[in-house]
Amino acid sequence: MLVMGYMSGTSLDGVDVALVETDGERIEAFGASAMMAFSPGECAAIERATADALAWNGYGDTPASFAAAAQVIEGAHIRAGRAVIAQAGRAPDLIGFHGQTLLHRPERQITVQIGDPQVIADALDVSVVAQMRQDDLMAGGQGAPLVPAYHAALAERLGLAGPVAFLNVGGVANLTWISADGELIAFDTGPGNGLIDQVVQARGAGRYDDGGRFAAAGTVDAGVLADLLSHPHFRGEGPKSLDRYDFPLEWAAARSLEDAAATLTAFTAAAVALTAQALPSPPKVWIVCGGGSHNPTLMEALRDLLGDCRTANNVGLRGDFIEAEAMAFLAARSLRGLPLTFPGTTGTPRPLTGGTIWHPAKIVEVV
Ligand SMILES: Nc1ncnc2c1ncn2[C@@H]1O[C@H](COP(=O)(O)OP(=O)(O)OP(=O)(O)O)[C@@H](O)[C@H]1O
Ligand SMILES: CC(=O)N[C@H]1[C@@H]2OC[C@@H](O2)[C@@H](O)[C@@H]1O[C@H](C)C(=O)O
Repeated sequence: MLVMGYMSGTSLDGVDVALVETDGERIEAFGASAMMAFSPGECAAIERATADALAWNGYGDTPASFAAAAQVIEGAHIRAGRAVIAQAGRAPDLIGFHGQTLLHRPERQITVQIGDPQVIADALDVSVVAQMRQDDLMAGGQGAPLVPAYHAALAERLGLAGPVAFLNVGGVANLTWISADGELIAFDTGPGNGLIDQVVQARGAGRYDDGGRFAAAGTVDAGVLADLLSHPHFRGEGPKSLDRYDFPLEWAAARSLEDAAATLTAFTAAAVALTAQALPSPPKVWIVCGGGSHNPTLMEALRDLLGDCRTANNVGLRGDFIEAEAMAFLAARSLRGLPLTFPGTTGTPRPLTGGTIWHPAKIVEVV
């Protein structure tokens, strides 16, 4: 069936939407895709809700700003969906909707994604599968990452012999390791672009380090890097899922933008290498996707530490749409009751299906 998947990530750049022809086990074909950027006003509404969510932290009444941000999210998704439906010339059979994460506190079984699936189902007249992290969280999993099941399907489609790793560098970075016989291990490695974006934005130097130019012109501060790598995330029982705000940035104020960007870029790569040591065997090849794959300085740092790293685009995938495609694939799996998460991916005690379905309201005409 034709499934439309949506993702709006932590970097708040906009909504990604992609069509996939899939039965939830195999990827039969890729369909149209689009990216709907948030306007500055929309972005500000989501940023306000994100800041309020951090202060709220899941205790007490939800902040008033959530409702306005949810409307922004719904509107942007509906616009993006209509654009792709127009491109494809037909509506999808199903939608997988992630929503905008405002807070993720798996240790307290709290994960908050805003955007009402019913509003999207009604506007596009298609059933929507959403809230795909909840069942995993309630069963004791981390509720993230969700994408590994899709990475495994991509590896199969590409005919890659394992072990192979997918590294998604979004706001946070997460990896999926796939063994030769299909075993899955996944975790958030540490920061992706989120910290770099924060520093660049704080200096009024744009939204991100375009082409990795600032980092390329800076010097890595080895002391700061060592401090960052001593964070509890890198110790103890192995990596967990992360929030982009989990690492300190106060030190950056006393550094040049270039040096701060160089240090944070090195941190992103070093965090991958460090956490990858916990894998049963090193991947033969790394497929790098997400916005970070457009940063050559980061790609070079990754190659230095990991070896064979290829961008998803270089192996014929749509690197910027993998998460959106994954939401489509997972929605199809949810519909069939197939597992979305596994002990090796989120720490759930057993393979677990998840997601809730919202059907479009039918308007009954009274004659
Ligand atoms: N040309 C580029 N040069 C450098 N960095 C880039 C470039 N294009 C995108 N990025 C980085 O990628 C980020 C967006 O990545 P992506 O869309 O994968 O994140 P996301 O999906 O919002 O995050 P997450 O996966 O954590 O939810 C930008 O904020 C920026 O840091
Ligand atoms: C709670 C949440 O929204 N987590 C995101 C975030 O962005 C990257 C990383 O942190 C990943 O764990 C996850 O998203 C992808 C889609 C996932 O669950 O696989």
